[in-house]
Amino acid sequence: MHVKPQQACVEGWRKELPPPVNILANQRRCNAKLRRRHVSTTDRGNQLDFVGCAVSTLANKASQSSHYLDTAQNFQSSQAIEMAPPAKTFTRDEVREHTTEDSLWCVIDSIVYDLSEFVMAHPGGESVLHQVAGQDATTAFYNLHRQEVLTKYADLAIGTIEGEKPQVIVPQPGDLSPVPYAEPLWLVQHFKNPYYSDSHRRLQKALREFTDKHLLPEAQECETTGRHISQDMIDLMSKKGILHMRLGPGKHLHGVDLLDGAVKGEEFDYFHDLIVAQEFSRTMTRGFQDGNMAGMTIGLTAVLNFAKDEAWKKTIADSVFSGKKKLCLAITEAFAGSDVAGLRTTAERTPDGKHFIVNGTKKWITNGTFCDYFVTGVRTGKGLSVLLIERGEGVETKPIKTSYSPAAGTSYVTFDNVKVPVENLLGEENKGIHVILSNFNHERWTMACGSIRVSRMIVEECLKWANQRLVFGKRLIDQPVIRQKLAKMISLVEANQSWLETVTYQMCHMPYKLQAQHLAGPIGLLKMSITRTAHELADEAVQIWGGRGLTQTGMGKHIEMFHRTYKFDSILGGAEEILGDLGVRQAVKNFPKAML
Ligand code: HEM
Repeated sequence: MHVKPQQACVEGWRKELPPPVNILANQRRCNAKLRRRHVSTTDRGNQLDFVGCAVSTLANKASQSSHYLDTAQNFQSSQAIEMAPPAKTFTRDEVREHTTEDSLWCVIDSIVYDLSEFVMAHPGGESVLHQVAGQDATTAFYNLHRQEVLTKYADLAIGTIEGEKPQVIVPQPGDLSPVPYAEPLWLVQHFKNPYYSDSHRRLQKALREFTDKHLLPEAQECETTGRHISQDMIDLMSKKGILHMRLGPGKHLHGVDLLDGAVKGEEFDYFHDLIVAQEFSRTMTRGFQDGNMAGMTIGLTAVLNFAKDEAWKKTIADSVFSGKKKLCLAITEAFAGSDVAGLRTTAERTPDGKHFIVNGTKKWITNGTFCDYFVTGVRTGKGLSVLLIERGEGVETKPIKTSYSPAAGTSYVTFDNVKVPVENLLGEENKGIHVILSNFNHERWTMACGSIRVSRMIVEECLKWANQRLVFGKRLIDQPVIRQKLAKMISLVEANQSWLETVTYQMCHMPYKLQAQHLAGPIGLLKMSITRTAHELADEAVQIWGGRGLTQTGMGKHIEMFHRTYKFDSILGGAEEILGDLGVRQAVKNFPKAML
């Protein structure tokens, strides 16, 4: 039977790809021999690791891909290796002749694969491949693998079936997904939307391309290995104005070249900001996502808005926007999380009044392990203050192991008699709570943008899987119980995106002072609603995917990642309960005095 695989989509693939690279095929043969020898002396678990590394190594040798493909067993990027269309053609009768151990072929989506040398290294075992020898294995393949497996093992393809055209396309960088509900409605053909202009659409397109081409391969590799984001990537984002954009609208964007002119800094508003947050979340790498300058996003605004000396402010901002220095926000402590007022880190003035001496600890500081500057909440004489502390004598950071990737750089920070110039005070002494609170709305709103986009990716994954997975003789989606789950998931995501856009529209049009008064509550409730949605989705998605939803490699890897990490957003930036309470308390504040 010939099916249209759903993990990949639509038509017309592989048009602009380079010719086959012979060196790759030769390397494959050598490595396959090596693999045979190795595999026979190892257990299945080691074999899985070995296969990934061997293929990665030969991919590197053939210069098909960069350093992105080095160690990760299951790291695959549909953009990392481009495939060449096999030029040779075969008849199905010819394929049927290759059913022996020495010559084992099969057909997947009209492409002929020679699996003779791969069979012993196949992570799913040898016997399953012998069962499909000489046959069309399209249905069997897509029942068990992601499309990107074929991209990774493209060198096994030796030709196509005469007179047939592959149905599957590998999504190209920048493509919108054709899967229903996989994109927010404003990006779906025939749907109108009042909020987005041409400038938003230009930004979305440019960012999608940037993310797919540049960010995704690095994100996937870092997420798996725990490596921090590379300086090359930071430099590239700086050059493209992406670091500037991460802070949201403002003067810091004026005159900056944003993604080669896709949008003018002066016209950048909160819908542009929403697009940046949502497009970046599509890498489905929760730890890396935070490791990608999240500390700067939530911390640098305090410098821009509260530094007193313009020249000093410019020096700090320039060094961070250029990617030369990394900055993070250091507020939470073992003693105080959402309860900011409970901070215990102290800053005491020296007798000459020129410095503060800082002592204390900070916990869960995102990006802290690799940061140069710490925007730090401290206790001063009569209240809280905020200081920019530079890494130096007395400052130490230790990584904290969390349930997401060490790529986030989550750290425990100790300040031991650290001498900080008084010029590094941000805002007024003892009135630091205003500095800390000033960015909370934006921080929470950004998290809401990202979290809802990741939830949408989960809806897409579940729809595709339910459509292609065959159990009990039919597709999963043919089971009413699965359709009920999908209905709930889609509704929750769409409702939250609509609410997000309504709030974003207010942010674009409401003066900042009024925002503090009228939007803190709704943003708190919105974030709570979105993280509750993530909770429902994680639960339902694992039920739909079964064991694969709990497996870090293979088909269900995104579901597993989501289920393991969705809780971060319900804690960071204010716990769900605190934010819900804030929303209701703000409503009570605005309640009419007269009883109704
Ligand atoms: C070009 C052909 C094939 C390649 C390159 C290939 C590659 C892989 C890889 C890399 C995995 C590890 C899991 C993942 O990353 O998804 C895997 C697993 C597996 N493969 Fe294949 N495979 C091929 C064809 C087939 C066919 C035709 C069948 C079945 C008839 C099959 C059955 C399996 C099974 C049962 C697993 C284990 C799946 C699981 O643990 O959920 N494979 N294969």
